[in-house]
Amino acid sequence: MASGEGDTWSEIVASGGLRPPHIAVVYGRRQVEQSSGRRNMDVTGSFGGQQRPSFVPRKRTSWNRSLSIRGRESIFVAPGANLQNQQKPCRAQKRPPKPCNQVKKTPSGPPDLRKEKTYFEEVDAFELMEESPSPKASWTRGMEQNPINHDLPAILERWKISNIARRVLSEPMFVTMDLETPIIKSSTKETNIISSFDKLNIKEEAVETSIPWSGEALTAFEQLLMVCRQSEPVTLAEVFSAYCELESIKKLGEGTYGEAYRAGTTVCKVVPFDGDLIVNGETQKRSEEILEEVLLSLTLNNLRSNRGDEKKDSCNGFIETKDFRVCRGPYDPCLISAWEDYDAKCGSENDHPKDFTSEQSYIVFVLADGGTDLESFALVDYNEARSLLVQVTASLAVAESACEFEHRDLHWGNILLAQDENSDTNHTMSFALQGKRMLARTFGLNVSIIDFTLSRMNTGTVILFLDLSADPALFQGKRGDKQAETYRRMRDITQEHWEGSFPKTNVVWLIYLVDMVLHKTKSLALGAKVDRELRSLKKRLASCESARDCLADPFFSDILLEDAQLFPMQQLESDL
Ligand SMILES: Nc1ncnc2c1ncn2[C@@H]1O[C@H](COP(=O)(O)OP(=O)(O)OP(=O)(O)O)[C@@H](O)[C@H]1O
Repeated sequence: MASGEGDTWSEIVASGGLRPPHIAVVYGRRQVEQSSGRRNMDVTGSFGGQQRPSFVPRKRTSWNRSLSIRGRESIFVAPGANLQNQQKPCRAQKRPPKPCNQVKKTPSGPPDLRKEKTYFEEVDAFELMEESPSPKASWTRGMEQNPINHDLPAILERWKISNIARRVLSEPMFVTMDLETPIIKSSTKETNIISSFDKLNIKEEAVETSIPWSGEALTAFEQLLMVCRQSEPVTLAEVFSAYCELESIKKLGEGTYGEAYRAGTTVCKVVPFDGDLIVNGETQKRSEEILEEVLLSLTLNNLRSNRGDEKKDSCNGFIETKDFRVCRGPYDPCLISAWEDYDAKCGSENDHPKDFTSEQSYIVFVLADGGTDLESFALVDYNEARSLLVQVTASLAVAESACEFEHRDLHWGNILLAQDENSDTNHTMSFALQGKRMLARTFGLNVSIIDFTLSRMNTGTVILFLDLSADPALFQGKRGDKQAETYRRMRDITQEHWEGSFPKTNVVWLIYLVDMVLHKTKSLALGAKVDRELRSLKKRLASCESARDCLADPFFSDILLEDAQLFPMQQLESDL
């Protein structure tokens, strides 16, 4: 740990980062699957010449490959709950009273059935699609030019209805439906589910009849197909051939779960799921987990905007997910060849993909190409360092404001950088924060945040989060290691109530990022003044409560401008 860092942390604690537990929403906790036990923790990796821990499976040495926590959780959001200030449910909370098996009508008249209607229409449409699947030939090259518009509210509603229906169906004896009060599902297990029901707008008939209603609980796999507008899985070759000649595919990088390939101008991340084969020392993700990652990506996609958009909160700092496809079959020979080329050049830490059978399912995330990760990227001057810091801070601030987003794993492998090739542009990043349009100077550097595996967000319908306490090794990294210390700081801030909203977790990753910038610019010999500026920024950030607070720091004042100040853009160009 750098000298003075302990003091900084004391300041964070003193500034109120540690908040007492308190109940704000009703919630459902799903029991987290215990770690498979297959992971053999190696705590002897090295970092910047120092020893640093790694919590990754046996053969892993990179922090980029860190986590294998299983069992993403979710909380259904109660209508009217104030989630902005939501904190922790009290663990010692008493189990709710046993519900009576009755359904009441709301006194305020019949429920609004519009969402329900949309839901059933979509299911009908899906069934129709199954009966007459679209011809495969209709899916052709050129997809990259036309990112798909997904109907996020409908997808979330469908997911919520199916999820609740599945839970209800699994233990119907313990369920009460009451349109005035939350559904209370109580069982002898620790998986008490308490969810609000009035947002579901159950059909009038259902109000009068007893539950469970049957047949409407779509599986996560079926929902994935629906999100992808597919009636059945396709082959990997069919997906890739929409973006490039198969022979031109190049592998770009790898994670514990995914292999990233360049396909034309896009990056396709292939993640096997639902299979029994152990991959890279891990059990494969289940379709439920994949679906929730898809929901996270879509919610962040929704923040994207073009100039002229009227969104209250918008930014383009999170990697764009252009599409998702569900695939099935053995790994394609062209992908195997790209995988082997990468292995020969870079040495893969992953298992050779030859063992996947014809029954193996995959999800392909079709992503924009974000460039090179910060770990491997050489910052050339102080302006690039400032550009990196302002873009990450602004993106986190916007997502915090829009959906209580916390990244929770923003190490330097999860920040991608690309040089803006277009010399005609103004080299600015436009964003809107709580209705205020702003521009940040980028100095030609485009930053994209990736990997939302550990992220927490409130979509308005559901809170998505991972219970990081399920992986104690995450917090057992070497003392003084910046990344390991940051996980522990998050644990102190959240007091292990990972479902709660703690925007301060974004602050500690920003402090980590300043440390990384200090580390990376050391060799540039930028001078004592720059070093002092960065160190005092770090100190000031310690007293911030959110990324939004951080963005108000004077460090950013001369690279941040209110949009109105800058029009016409020619003015900005002359300033630059
Ligand atoms: N959009 C992208 N543009 C460029 N490179 C990318 C992109 N997405 C992923 N990569 C590359 O692929 C690697 C693996 O991606 P990612 O970290 O998302 O995989 P993962 O399996 O989810 O990782 P983890 O092991 O952290 O779970 C990244 O480190 C990066 O090098």
